[in-house]
Amino acid sequence: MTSVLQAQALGKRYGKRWALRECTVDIPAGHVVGLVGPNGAGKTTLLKLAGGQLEPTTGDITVLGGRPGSTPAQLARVGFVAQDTPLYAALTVAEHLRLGARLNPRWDAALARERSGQLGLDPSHRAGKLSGGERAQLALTLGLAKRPELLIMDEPVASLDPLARREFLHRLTEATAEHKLSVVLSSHLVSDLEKVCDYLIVLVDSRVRVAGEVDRLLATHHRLTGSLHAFDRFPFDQRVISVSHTDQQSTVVVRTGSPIHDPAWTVSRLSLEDLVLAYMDKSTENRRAHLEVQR
Ligand SMILES: Nc1ncnc2c1ncn2[C@@H]1O[C@H](COP(=O)(O)OP(=O)(O)OP(=O)(O)O)[C@@H](O)[C@H]1O
Repeated sequence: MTSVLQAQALGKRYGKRWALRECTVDIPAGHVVGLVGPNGAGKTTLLKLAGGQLEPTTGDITVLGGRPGSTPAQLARVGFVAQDTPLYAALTVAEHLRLGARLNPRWDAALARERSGQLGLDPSHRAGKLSGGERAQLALTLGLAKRPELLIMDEPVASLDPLARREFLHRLTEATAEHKLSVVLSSHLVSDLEKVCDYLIVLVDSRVRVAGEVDRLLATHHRLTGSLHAFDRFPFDQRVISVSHTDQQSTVVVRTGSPIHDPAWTVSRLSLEDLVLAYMDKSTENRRAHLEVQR
């Protein structure tokens, strides 16, 4: 299976502070990848390293088998839609499409015209006068018409209302199926990612906490609910991701490939949002350590 993005012990440091650390991932081609994590986790840094806008401090990264941004041919294979959909406010929709055609050797003018027509974007409208949703759609159109093999988008739906988000994600799903391209997009809106992504990367504190196909991740993570008493006899062979307690009961999220048959615990499935939150829950670190000590 070919990889769209391979990182090996990848790191980026600004002064003394690591924005991304020891990042090792291997993303197979043909996926829509959701990159999630709290503010400042390193998502934009990873995407910029993949887009060739940043150089790594440590480690290696290859995108579609080449060094990001190293040659014009490599640049042409990767589309990058940066945060806040940067467009030229003074340029019209038509001028953006003409600029795209001039800058991109694989430019698909028919696709650009057709998509902007379907979206009802007036060619004479200046980008600065478009709504947030229209700007995001224009940026997506420019990204798709470049005909990349990989499209990278940094929080493309952040400024959109729920309806515009749904429309944007719908169009993105259509386009990825039609053009068979791989996509990596970051977002804080996990419920949105759940609709379009089939691969997930969770970054926390500049490190990858988990990465993999969504179906597989959901099949191997479980929520166990039991009494506080049951928690004292927790099955220690489980890989614990998060722990929380109320006065009455304990809830533990575990990762395991084996079935759990312990009458002391009720086992339930997780949503993608539950899974992401379990990995982001820093308060669990101490409790996990507590379990390790008891082991
Ligand atoms: N140019 C820079 N100079 C110094 N520090 C930086 C720079 N860019 C990013 N950082 C720091 O690196 C860390 C990771 O930033 P990054 O923008 O990658 O996070 P993020 O996960 O995309 O955050 P958000 O969800 O808020 O957009 C943060 O602590 C940030 O302050």
